[in-house]
Amino acid sequence: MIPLFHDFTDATVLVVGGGPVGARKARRFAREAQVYVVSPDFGDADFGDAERIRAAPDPVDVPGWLERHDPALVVAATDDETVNDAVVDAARDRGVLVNRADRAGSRDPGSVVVPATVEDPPVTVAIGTGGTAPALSKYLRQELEDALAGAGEMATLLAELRAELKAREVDPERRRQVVTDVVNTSSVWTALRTGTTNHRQVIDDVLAEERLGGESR
Ligand SMILES: C[C@@]1(CC(=O)O)c2cc3[nH]c(cc4nc(cc5[nH]c(cc(n2)[C@H]1CCC(=O)O)[C@@](C)(CC(=O)O)[C@@H]5CCC(=O)O)C(CC(=O)O)=C4CCC(=O)O)c(CCC(=O)O)c3CC(=O)O
Ligand SMILES: NC(=O)C1=CN([C@@H]2O[C@H](COP(=O)(O)OP(=O)(O)OC[C@H]3O[C@@H](n4cnc5c(N)ncnc54)[C@H](O)[C@@H]3O)[C@@H](O)[C@H]2O)C=CC1
Repeated sequence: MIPLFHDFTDATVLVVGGGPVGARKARRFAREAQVYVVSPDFGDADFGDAERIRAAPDPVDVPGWLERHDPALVVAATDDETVNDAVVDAARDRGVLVNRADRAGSRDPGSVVVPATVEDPPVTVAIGTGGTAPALSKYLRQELEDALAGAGEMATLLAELRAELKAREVDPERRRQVVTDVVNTSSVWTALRTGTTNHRQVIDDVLAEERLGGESR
């Protein structure tokens, strides 16, 4: 499987099945997409900003649901294999992405798997086991959570530093060296993690060292 980061802004995601798994996927996608969850019951799970639609489509009804909602991705999360099969078939017919929650190991070609993720925005680390061992994905996610501390601030720092070096017409080779040196400096990581400095201060220090201080912002 090839990992990709997909922007779901303004996209629709249809989740079929409103149990705990459907709810988890709905919450995840509703952070970015317009999410509809179709299910005869919803329990007391948290569906985030997803919209719930009370219905229990039979397999033959499934293509109509995709037709009406025109999703970019559909999640098959019912406990009825025939319905999940129909969701996969309908998604394939329409050429839309499909995530099947009730199957690991034997994936359908073209399917997508939802990874475990560690986030420190704008940084995201996604962990997958090729669909084979989700409990391991969850374990590794927990292990990696501390390792990522400060990465979000570092990303902001490097992006701004790169833009400022460009604006000052520093040649690409030097620019690359400066950015690479900063990301490899452990004292910068420690300072960002402990909050003793912020990304702006580091940029100003680097520009001063490069004798590039002054206002070009
Ligand atoms: C293929 C996949 C399809 C998909 O859903 O995309 C899939 C399928 C299945 N999961 C099952 C079980 C569990 N899943 C979890 C947890 C997560 N499962 C997630 C993803 C995926 N699960 C995809 C593969 C990802 C990969 O490549 O590793 C995570 C990472 C993301 C998310 O779902 O948001 C999320 C962790 C989020 C986090 O915490 O960070 C736990 C742990 C727990 O609940 O504590 C258990 C119980 C322990 C166990 O059984 O392993 C079962 C068996 C059901 C049964 O009992 O029959 C199936 C179906 C089957 O195996 O047939
Ligand atoms: N991907 C994952 O992380 C995991 C996947 N699973 C698998 O995913 C499936 C769903 O898991 P849970 O949410 O725990 O199951 P669940 O049984 O609690 O929920 C299934 C939901 O689907 C609904 N449903 C049934 N027929 C439907 C239809 N025709 N149309 C729409 N909704 C319908 C049910 O009313 C129920 O709300 C399970 O069958 C299991 O195999 C289970 C645990 C974790």
